[in-house]
Amino acid sequence: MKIIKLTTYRVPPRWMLLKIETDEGIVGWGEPVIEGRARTVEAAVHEMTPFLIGQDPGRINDLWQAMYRGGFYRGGAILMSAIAGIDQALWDIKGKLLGVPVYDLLGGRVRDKMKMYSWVGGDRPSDVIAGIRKLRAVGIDTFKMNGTEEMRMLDSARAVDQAVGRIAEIREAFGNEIEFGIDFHGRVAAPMAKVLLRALEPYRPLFVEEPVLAEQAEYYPRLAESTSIPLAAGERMYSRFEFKRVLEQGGLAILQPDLSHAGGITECVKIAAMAEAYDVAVAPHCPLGPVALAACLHLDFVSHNAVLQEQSMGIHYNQGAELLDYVKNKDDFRMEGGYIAALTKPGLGVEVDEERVIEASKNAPDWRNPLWRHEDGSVAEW
Ligand SMILES: O=C(O)[C@H](O)[C@@H](O)[C@@H](O)[C@H](O)CO
Ligand SMILES: [Mg+2]
Repeated sequence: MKIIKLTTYRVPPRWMLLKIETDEGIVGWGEPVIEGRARTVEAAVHEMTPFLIGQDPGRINDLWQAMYRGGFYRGGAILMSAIAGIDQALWDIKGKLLGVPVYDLLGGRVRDKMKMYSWVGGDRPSDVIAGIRKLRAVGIDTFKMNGTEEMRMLDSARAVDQAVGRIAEIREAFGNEIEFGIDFHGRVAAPMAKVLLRALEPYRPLFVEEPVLAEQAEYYPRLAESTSIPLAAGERMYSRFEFKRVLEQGGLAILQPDLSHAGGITECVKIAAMAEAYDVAVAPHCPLGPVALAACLHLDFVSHNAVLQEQSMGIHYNQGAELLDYVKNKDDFRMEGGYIAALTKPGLGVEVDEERVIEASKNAPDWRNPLWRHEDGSVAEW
């Protein structure tokens, strides 16, 4: 079998889908994208295309190594997202060829269903209580929200009280009937991270995510010493070689690799295995589309230390398209009682509605994250 064509489709809300065609008619789908840099990742995918045309799609490991090591300059958000989407599509092809779901190619399922969570509140945490109430009505009991609005490097007791007050209200309203993670989203600088973590202790969040920016990873062990709250990060780390450092230094209780940013299934399964050796959990990051979620689920179903799966149903980013809008087999994404079932069809298990994708790609937005500024006019982390 040989790869004969790669086609990329940028589509609303901010995703990109990749179709890889073979000379035997089997087609694989991937989701190579970095939110806000879709065109850059698209260029990276097309730069890799001349190498991929004519290759055997079944040699996933070799193609991965060649795409990664074949470039003198390697790693990083763009290149690893391009490799990620190509890798996902190659696993999709192999599973379809052999007639089995990807998790069966990786040794079979370790669980029957996967715990998932939903976002509540928007860019600035708002109406969180109402959002939780609405989702609890459909059986969701685990949530995530942004922890703060703009947070200055050294901020006020008032700003801390506002952030903590929102969390106190949640515990007040729901007690321990629900669980929630708090995403600091990299908005909190090191001087404020310890202050906020300490103030949040009494409300026992399930985890705090990106307590500081990924480029401040050396703070993870120090912050972990100051709190009992499990710390999580990973959406802005892109390979085993980045994750090994945070595992070595300690501090993170949960790794959150993104299957569309960190080299795909091939790389993230290795990251999950590394984490298990350190008794660190994995909770794949996935604010993206259905192919990215499917790739996450195949990792979840073969990883003992997979604990939670993010999915983007109802997320504040999904303006213009919802999680399953481009999928024919919507019923295969069975979410019930806060769990999501395995996708059992061959390959990734996603039947992409290509007609719908082509139509939507005709007016794909160039989504960008907002540029925030503090009151004094300086740039604020979004
Ligand atoms: O946890 C999450 O989902 C992420 O922090 C998410 O908010 C960002 O990755 C966003 O997609 C970037 O554009
Ligand atoms: Mg996050």
